[in-house]
Amino acid sequence: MFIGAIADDLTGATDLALMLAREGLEVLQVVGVPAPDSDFGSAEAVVVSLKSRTNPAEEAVAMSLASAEVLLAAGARQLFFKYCSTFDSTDEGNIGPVTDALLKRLGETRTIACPAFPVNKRTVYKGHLFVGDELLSDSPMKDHPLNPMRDANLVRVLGRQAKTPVSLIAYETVSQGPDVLAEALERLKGIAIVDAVSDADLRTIGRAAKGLRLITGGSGVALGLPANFLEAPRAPDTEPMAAAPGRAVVLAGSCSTATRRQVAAAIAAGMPAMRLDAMAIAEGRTRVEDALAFVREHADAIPLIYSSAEPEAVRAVQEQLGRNAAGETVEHYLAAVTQALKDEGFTRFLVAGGETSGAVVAALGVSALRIGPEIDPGVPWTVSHGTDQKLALALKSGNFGTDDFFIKAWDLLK
Ligand SMILES: Nc1ncnc2c1ncn2[C@@H]1O[C@H](COP(=O)(O)OP(=O)(O)OP(=O)(O)O)[C@@H](O)[C@H]1O
Ligand SMILES: O=C(O)[C@@H](O)C(=O)CO
Repeated sequence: MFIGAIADDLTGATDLALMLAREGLEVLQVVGVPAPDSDFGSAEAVVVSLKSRTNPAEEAVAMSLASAEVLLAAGARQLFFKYCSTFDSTDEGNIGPVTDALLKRLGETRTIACPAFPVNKRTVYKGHLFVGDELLSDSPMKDHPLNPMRDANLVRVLGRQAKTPVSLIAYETVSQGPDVLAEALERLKGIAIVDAVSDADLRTIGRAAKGLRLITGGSGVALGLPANFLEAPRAPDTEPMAAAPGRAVVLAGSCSTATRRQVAAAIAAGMPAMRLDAMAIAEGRTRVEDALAFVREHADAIPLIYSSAEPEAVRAVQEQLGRNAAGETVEHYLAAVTQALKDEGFTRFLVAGGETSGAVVAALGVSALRIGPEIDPGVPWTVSHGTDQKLALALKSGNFGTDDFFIKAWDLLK
């Protein structure tokens, strides 16, 4: 195995798995910490999907270290710790502690931290993370339901989380190419936030990072890694994916601006939609049977079930229930609906939101995923393993995808 990756959420893992597959590697995405004696077959990259992003740091460290052990035992030559391209975490967050722990496990003193993903408008310049034209701290991420991001200076943000010293390798160095950057990495002590504003920068970083045992970042920084292991470039499979017959559904638990736009576009296009009210779920006024009745009522269509709401509405619910309990209420409900839909014969699930996808995939009992065609950057169709029937799953990161995502995704299934 060339690359063994640990991702802190499910959609992030799928995003990374797609990136590695597009660059030619045979990739297997596994769900949860793999068993110690796992056989990954012929996979050249294995991406472990955890649900650790919002867990207390010590839990995230334990899960990440356990995953690293299995990946290293299976021969991983490089470890990759994948977190969100918007650096989702709190000051008590996981990115620093997990990076510290993986460095210690590997006996290494240096790594990079680069969440840049330019195709999805995440760039890092002078150590500051931009989302589109805005600093992270001015972007809608300042209102994220679980980890509001209020500081765009990643040296500072990671510095508050990690014991390992954090410094910056700025654009002036990256722009001089892989050899100059590799020299800077040789001199590095600790973790370097590395600037990147284009795919060319990410390929430079990929080449320069060839000798690092640990890479950390978004999926973008994986762009240049497969080439370090392959003798010649390989073309990815772009054919539509065969999917089991059965009904399809869209489940949206993300409250990101992109998902809210996708919900609005789907409704405007005539998709039957059921809006969930988190308080009504918490108080037992909305039950799983209501969702079942709704999908049965729209037997000829692809129904949308969504809890996506504006920041003010989310805040109001959180004030009553607490931030995590509000999230869990919706996640548990969508997980229960998913189980019921599977029993009802649904085989195609499009899910919006990383935490939401984690809950849905757990409810379906999926143990691994094979990557299929790309719907939009960072979001492929996948096929489930471990389920009695193969299911088609599209697990969309909250902020990814064009406005018509919920409508167009189905064209890639046959
Ligand atoms: N109406 C709501 N009120 C309060 N919390 C909600 C509501 N709808 C969803 N949530 C919770 O908000 C969280 C959204 O996180 P999720 O990871 O699914 O989406 P995201 O953060 O936009 O996506 P990603 O992690 O892929 O960027 C979940 O815990 C979800 O249950
Ligand atoms: O990096 C991203 O933005 C995504 O893969 C993700 O992690 C969203 O949860």
